[in-house]
Amino acid sequence: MQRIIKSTNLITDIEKTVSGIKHDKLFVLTDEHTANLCFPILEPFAAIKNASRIVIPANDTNKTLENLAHIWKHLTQNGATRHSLLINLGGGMITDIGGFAAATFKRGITYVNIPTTLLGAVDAAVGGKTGINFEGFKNEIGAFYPAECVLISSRFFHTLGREDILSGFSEMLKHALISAEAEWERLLAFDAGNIDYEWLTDAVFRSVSIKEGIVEKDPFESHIRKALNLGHTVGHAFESFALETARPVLHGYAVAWGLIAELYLSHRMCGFPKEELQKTVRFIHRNYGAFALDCDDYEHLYDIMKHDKKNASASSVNFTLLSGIGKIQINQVAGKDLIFQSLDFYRDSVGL
Ligand SMILES: O=C(O)C(=O)C[C@@H](O)[C@H](O)[C@H](O)COP(=O)(O)O
Repeated sequence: MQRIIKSTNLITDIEKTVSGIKHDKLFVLTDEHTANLCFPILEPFAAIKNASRIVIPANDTNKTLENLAHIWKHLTQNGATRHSLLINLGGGMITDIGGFAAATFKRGITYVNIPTTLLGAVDAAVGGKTGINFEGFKNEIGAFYPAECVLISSRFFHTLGREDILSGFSEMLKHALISAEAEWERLLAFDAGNIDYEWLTDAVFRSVSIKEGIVEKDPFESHIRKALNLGHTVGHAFESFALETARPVLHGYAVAWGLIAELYLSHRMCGFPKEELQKTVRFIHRNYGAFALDCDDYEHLYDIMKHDKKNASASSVNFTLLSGIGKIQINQVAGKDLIFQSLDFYRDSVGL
């Protein structure tokens, strides 16, 4: 099981973590943004300052085979061995691609995740899912390969803009929806225009504990871990479609919009209460706006959903749904008509 450190003193915790892992050479992977914004925060620690640095372009559009090859090349050309240590310093894109580079380089080297975005901290950096996008599909190639340690510090949250905060927040909302009504109520009170960072940090640590608890029960997603994919069948379809049409959206925004459609399916197929559906939809619409699509796009979105990793066959689409908050229903197959109705509901809800 990976070690999660809820860090209160970043430099001391990094020093302890790095010196506690035996390694011959240290590498730090960042993207162009974190290289400028976050790397300087860690520079007081000499080992990090002197580490071999790998920088790749920012954003999920760069979670590609080309950038993966760039990381492998850097490791090879700079004397990495099986005993080298890789630190992934960045958001979900960096921890996903860096984790996969670590999983595959010389059949596996040790790595540590230091998430610098809210989405990375509450979700992507935790749980050992690593990978890259391929042929337009999200995380199509990857491996379960947990970090030795995930060091979560709220220090980085202050470097984030409103959109990045909201992107991570939708995964927190998802964690609340699959766990407990009280947590969901608390999160609906969040005001992205006036962030109380202390409140946010507490909520982040509760959220990480929800994810940890699920991953511990089912690290390879054979059953209950599918709960963590709530909102993602439709969300990933929106995200892939957005990439294809050259109008990329943040992952957490796609998940928020995906939640609208999938809570509608939850209502229709599993009896998820209408009032909770409406409250969640209002919160999402107020904070996340809309991703534009029309009914001519439904067939194509459906085709993308047919590639979802949870599907049991190539011709049906498998969802994780809820019969109530905290009442998870995995392996729910929805028919095409109902999926299209959920997309109608999404469009109505966000005013399209
Ligand atoms: O950790 C998990 O399990 C999740 O499904 C969490 C998701 O929020 C995350 O976006 C994950 O990377 C999606 O994985 P995928 O298997 O649907 O590609």
